[in-house]
Amino acid sequence: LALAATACGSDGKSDGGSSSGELSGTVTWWDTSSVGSEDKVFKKLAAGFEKKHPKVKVKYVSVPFGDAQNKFKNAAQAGSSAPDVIRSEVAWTPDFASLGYLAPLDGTAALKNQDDFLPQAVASTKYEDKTFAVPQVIDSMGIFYNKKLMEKAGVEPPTNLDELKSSAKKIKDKTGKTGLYLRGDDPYFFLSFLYGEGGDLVDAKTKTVTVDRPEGVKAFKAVKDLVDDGTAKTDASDGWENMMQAFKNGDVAMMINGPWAVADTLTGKEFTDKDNLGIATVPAGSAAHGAPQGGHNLAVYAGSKNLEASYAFVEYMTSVESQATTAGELNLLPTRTSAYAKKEAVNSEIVGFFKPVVETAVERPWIPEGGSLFAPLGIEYTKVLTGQTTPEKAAKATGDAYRKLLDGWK
Ligand SMILES: C[C@H]1O[C@H](O[C@H]2[C@H](O)[C@@H](O)[C@@H](O[C@H]3[C@H](O)[C@@H](O)[C@@H](O[C@H]4[C@H](O)[C@@H](O)[C@@H](O)O[C@@H]4CO)O[C@@H]3CO)O[C@@H]2CO)[C@H](O)[C@H](O)[C@@H]1N[C@H]1C[C@@H](CO)[C@H](O)[C@@H](O)[C@@H]1O
Repeated sequence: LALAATACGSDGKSDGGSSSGELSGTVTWWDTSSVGSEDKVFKKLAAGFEKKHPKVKVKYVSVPFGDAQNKFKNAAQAGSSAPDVIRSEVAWTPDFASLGYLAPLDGTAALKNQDDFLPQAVASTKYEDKTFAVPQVIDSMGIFYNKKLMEKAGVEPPTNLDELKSSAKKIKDKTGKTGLYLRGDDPYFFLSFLYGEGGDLVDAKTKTVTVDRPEGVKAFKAVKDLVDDGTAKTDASDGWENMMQAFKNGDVAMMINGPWAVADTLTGKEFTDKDNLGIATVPAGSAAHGAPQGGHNLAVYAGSKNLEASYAFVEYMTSVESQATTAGELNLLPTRTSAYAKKEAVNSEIVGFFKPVVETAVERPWIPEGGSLFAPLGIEYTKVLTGQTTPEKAAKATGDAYRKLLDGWK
């Protein structure tokens, strides 16, 4: 009887050993983390795995977030050049799983101490009662602000849209800068306004499209207003770069963003003193107050030729220690409850701020089509902000597109 070679170290982490002994071979890993800030830390963690398993080589491949979903689907469909492990965004995971492209992980070395994961983070890893990924980071959104600029204008972080408008006017008067950068080429940045009017994209429980209800129209009106009255500046393309430059250079006093933006933000000239960065909850709308839930899981390709080493790699990269490292070095939110007690997380003010925000973030429907809701929404959202369509038409066009996407939904 070959005794399992898996030994648990003091931290409860398995050494990834398998009953046949040493792991070996190559694990190709597609990482979508931001280049120049996040990727350095993730590469370092992967090197730690190689140290622990000298016969395993991790082939790190950086794939841009905007390309990875289709790139993986094409490779998996072709049955060639798909990676062993992919950083699968929360909405991609049910999509990939429904296509049979992910290895089920229940009972494998990839899944350790499952009940240590936040339930909200686990939700996107389940498909038809099986587990197809392990949560790596969870995130939501807040309002990032430049404390110096706000103090100069004599304003506090806005808690609602009226305060956002009035503070933007004071910021303009006192500093000449624009109050808010509102990203216009990514509809994820619209969701907190939609939730703020009491709306949502769909109601998955009743299989009803809800984006074209009056709340949706009001939300489109609210964001259009912010741009039309000069409270916010926006762009129809290159939104990420323009938003980050504007905020890092102090051209705008605020931006709505998430923890994944912190590492890059702190490289900005306005934030060499990192205490100049403040973060507050997103402004409430006329009816409610809510921010979206996002994040990333690690998943194993069903066709991997090195499942054992891939399982061990996923477990290592989502372990308490790895999550404490990314919390400490990148201010990213752990998905393991126990990681929040580690000193690296406790010492991160930003992790401390976002934890309750994530716990109250608006749940999204983790259905295979969930991610596809963003493309049609993005087209209409950008058109509203650039005056190419009306809020009413945008809401209707988005709802119609959803009913084509979601078979049989009302
Ligand atoms: C349009 C897309 O809609 C959805 O995406 C939603 C997403 O579901 C939302 O959750 C939200 O994602 C948050 C995210 O949670 C948050 O963590 C952060 O991510 C950071 C990382 O943290 C940082 O490390 C680094 O990676 O950088 C990341 C990005 O900064 O910010 C994200 C929001 O930016 O918002 C997304 C919408 O953007 C679909 O899922 C598709 O992605 C779809 N694109 C496809 C569409 C295909 C057909 O058109 C086209 O052919 C294909 O090629 C395109 O891929």
